Amino acid sequence: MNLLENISKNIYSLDEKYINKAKERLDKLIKPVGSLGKIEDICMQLAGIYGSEKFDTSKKAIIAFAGDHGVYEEGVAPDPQNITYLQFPNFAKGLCGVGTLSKFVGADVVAVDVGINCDHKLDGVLDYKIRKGTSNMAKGPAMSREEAIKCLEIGIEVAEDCIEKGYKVIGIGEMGICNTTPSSAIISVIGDCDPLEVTGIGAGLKKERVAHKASVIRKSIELNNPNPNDAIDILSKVGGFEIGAMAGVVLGCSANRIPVVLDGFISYAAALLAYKINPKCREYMIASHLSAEPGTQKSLEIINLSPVLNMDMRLGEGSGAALAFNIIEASNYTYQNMATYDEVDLGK
Ligand SMILES: Cc1cc2ncn([C@H]3O[C@H](COP(=O)(O)O)[C@@H](O)[C@H]3O)c2cc1C
Ligand SMILES: O=C(O)c1cccnc1
Repeated sequence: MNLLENISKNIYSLDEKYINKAKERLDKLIKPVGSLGKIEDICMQLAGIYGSEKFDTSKKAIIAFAGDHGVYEEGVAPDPQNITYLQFPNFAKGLCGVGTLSKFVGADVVAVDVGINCDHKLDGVLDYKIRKGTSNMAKGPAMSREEAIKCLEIGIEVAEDCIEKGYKVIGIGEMGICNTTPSSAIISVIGDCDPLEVTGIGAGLKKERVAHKASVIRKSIELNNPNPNDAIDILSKVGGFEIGAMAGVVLGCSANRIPVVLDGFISYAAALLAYKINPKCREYMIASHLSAEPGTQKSLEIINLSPVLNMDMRLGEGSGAALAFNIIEASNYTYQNMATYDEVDLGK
């Protein structure tokens, strides 16, 4: 059995006993029952994930993957492809969106190259390069089935390395010029809808080019005919290396009972792939924010997730996940430190 099969068959439901214990404590805190809303949901979820009444959420990391995309040559992205390799070193240096937000919330950024189109080693970036970008999915499969399994397994491996180092909360992020195109393709296949419904401007494509982007996705799906019930087939035909690796992190965290914080649109595509491989991994997911990209609602509805924040963000990188780390820690702190009715006299 390979690593992927082994991990995916070792994902179990959350511990009901500790979910109930957390609910009991939350209901005893000096507030109307349920009035802390999603703070309460997060605490119950964490209790069920860790199988414990007390947990430490202070050691956290964003694992971000970068890769390039052959479909870039179809004119579906507004920026030069070399921004992928120029920007990625800024992740760990704390200079870009996810870098600064992670610094601010006290999270580490683990930056991993799974397929950037460059020959040189990037500063502060782990080298797991599969190859220098996927093939153009508008002309054939983006990658082989073996490569799809490989990027999922890289995600699992990096997640398990982080978990071994003591990280208790992990978020996923990415960099890859043009990667909203394969993301929309994955969402369109799994959501069984026309690409136009789930295709947007990405990093700032001119509105009048969105129909062209959707038509490239439609053509790629028709040509490659991915099996909507086989996540590895979808990933190999219309996916991307960084998207597969992010899905691997979702599976790796779930099998190791660690919460995994989704970021924006590209992370939804990764989460959908992981969900297709084993639907139980949804119980380990926390959706950080509602991306402004169309296709967001559709993706989150399929997995049945309700995001913590709505900030009109559409950056990616892991920026929204980093921001939500603060909410997760605030939830845990409140749950552990708020007084109960037994401790404070409210005349009740
Ligand atoms: C400077 C810059 C920094 C970014 N950081 C994240 N993205 C985001 O935009 C890209 C996806 O959008 P599209 O599919 O339209 O290319 C990804 O790299 C994503 O992480 C960026 C994009 C740019 C230009
Ligand atoms: O929602 C996102 O994460 C996103 C949207 C557009 C481009 N890059 C990322």
